[in-house]
Amino acid sequence: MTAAVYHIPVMLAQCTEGLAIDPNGTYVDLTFGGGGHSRAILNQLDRGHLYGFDQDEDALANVPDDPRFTFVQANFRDLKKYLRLYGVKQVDGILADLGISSHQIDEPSRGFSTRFQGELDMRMNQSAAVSAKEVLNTYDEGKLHRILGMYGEVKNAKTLAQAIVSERNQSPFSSTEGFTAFLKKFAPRGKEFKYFAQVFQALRIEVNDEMGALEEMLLEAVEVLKPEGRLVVMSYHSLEDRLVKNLIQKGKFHGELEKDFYGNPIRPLEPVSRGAVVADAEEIEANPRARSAKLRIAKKVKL
Ligand SMILES: C[S@@+](CC[C@H](N)C(=O)[O-])C[C@H]1O[C@@H](n2cnc3c(N)ncnc32)[C@H](O)[C@@H]1O
Repeated sequence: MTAAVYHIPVMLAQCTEGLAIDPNGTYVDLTFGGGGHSRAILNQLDRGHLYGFDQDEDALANVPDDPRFTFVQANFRDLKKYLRLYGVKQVDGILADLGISSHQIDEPSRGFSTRFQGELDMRMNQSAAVSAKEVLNTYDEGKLHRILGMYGEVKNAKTLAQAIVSERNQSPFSSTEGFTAFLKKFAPRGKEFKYFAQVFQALRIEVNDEMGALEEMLLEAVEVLKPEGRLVVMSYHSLEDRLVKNLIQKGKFHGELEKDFYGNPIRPLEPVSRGAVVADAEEIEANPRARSAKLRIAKKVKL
C-alpha cells in the first residue's frame, strides 16, 4: 500500500499556507490518513513537531520515519487528552481534513462504497462497537427517519425508514450489495447512485458520530491553540461546514454573534479567509474529490 494511492491530498498548498507554519512550532494534523498533508507540513518544519491523529489503524502504514512526527491512533474528539499525554498544552496550528479517505472508500471490506460488494460496516475505527449493520437492523423507525433526513437529506426518509424496519424483520441487512438492491425501489429513476450516496452518507455519519466528534474537537481545538494560532478545517458536506463556519464567525454552533459593550465581537476565533476557500478547476479536474471541499481558515483571538 503506497501513500500515493491511499489518498490524494486536497488543496495542499492552501492548507499549509493557512497554517502559517513556524518552522519551530508545534502542529497537529487531526486526520492523518495517507499523510499527504502531514508530509507537506513536515517539509516546512525545522525543530518543530507534528502530531498526526487518525482513528483508523490502516493509516499506520503511512507513518513517516521522522523524529519530528508522532502518530496518535485515536479519535480527534479526545485531542486535549492525548496532547496532555505527550506533555503538550498549547499548539501553533491545527489542521482537520474531515470525512473518509479514498483508501477507506476503495477498500470493499470497509463497506463505505455503494459500488462494491462488502459488509455493511462503515466504521472508521475498526474496533468501534457499532457498524452500519447494527444501525440498520436495530435502530427504531423514528431514529432511522431522523438520521436519513438530517444526515443524508433523503427526501423520502420516512417511507424508507418504515420499509427498512419491515424488511429487516424478514431478512436482516448484511451486505452493501443487498442493501443497495433494496434501496433501488425507493430511489428516483436515473438518480439511483445519488440516492445511494445520500443514504450511505447518513449511515456513515451516524456510525462514526461524525457531528458529535466534530463539535467536541472544535471546542478542544480552540482551547489548545495559542493566541494567534491557526485552525484550518476542510469539510465535504454542508452540515460539517455549517458548524465550522458558525464557530468561526459567530463564536458558537447555533445562535447569533454577541458583541461586548464597545461593539467588539465576542468569539474565540476570527476568520483569516473571506468565506470558504474552494479548489480551482484544474485541481477538480485532476481529483474530483476536491469538488465538494470547503476550506475555512481562522486564528485564535489574542486577548
Ligand atoms: C479525508 S481523510 C484525510 C486525508 C489526509 N489529509 C491525507 O492527506 O492523506 C480523513 C481521515 O481522517 C480520519 N478521521 C475522520 N474522523 C476522525 C476522527 N473523529 N478521529 C480521528 N480520525 C478521523 C479518517 O480515518 C481518515 O483517514
